[in-house]
Amino acid sequence: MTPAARTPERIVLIGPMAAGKSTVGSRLAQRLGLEFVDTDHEFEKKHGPISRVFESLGEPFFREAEARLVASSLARRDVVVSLGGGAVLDAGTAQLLTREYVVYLQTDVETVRPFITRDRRRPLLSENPVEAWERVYDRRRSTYERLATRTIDVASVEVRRPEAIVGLILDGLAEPDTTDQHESKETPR
Ligand SMILES: Nc1ncnc2c1ncn2[C@@H]1O[C@H](COP(=O)(O)OP(=O)(O)O)[C@@H](O)[C@H]1O
Ligand SMILES: O=C(O)C1=C[C@@H](OP(=O)(O)O)[C@@H](O)[C@H](O)C1
Ligand SMILES: [Mg+2]
Repeated sequence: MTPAARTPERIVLIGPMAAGKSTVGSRLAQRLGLEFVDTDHEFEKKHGPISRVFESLGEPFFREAEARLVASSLARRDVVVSLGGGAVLDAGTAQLLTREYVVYLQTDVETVRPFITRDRRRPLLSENPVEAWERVYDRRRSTYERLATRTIDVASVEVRRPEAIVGLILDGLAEPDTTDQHESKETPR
């Protein structure tokens, strides 16, 4: 399938841990016939499991590599890019995202609870995962809101299935950009 007429060059998914960025991004790319890049997967291909790298080299190493992977992903075209939840904290990444079509998957703790308890893959949730998730999300929420072109409430019962979320993203692409918070952003071609 060729990309839809109104598909932006890139669609970038942001949001807190376990919101569904990787799952939804992959399916969205399939539906649109675009490539899919998940910056965490790219990191793990090069460096191994994120949790192990946090232990051995520390979070700063991960963040620097992550920022470089985001920049190289955003240099590509016809791609859906799912970021890790903390990628938006990097100033350079945030700056790059002001020019992108950014979909924020907004959620709440009850929706993600089943996916974050006993989570061995996310080092920031290794202790008291539910409290840690809430604390981290509280700190980042305003950044997600500021960078979002579109916001999708994935906690709403009507849209919990990944396919339904993909459908809402596709609906958003078809709509005029009157709800955009960033007039300077690229409009879908
Ligand atoms: N809409 C959804 N409905 C059901 N399960 C979901 C949904 N979105 C994500 N999941 C599940 O939640 C977990 C985290 O999803 P993931 O895509 O890795 O989130 P993120 O990339 O935002 O951290 C996975 O086990 C995934 O299968
Ligand atoms: O929010 C964060 O700081 C992180 C989120 C993770 O990605 P997901 O949001 O895909 O879980 C991963 O990048 C790493 O564990 C750190
Ligand atoms: Mg992910």
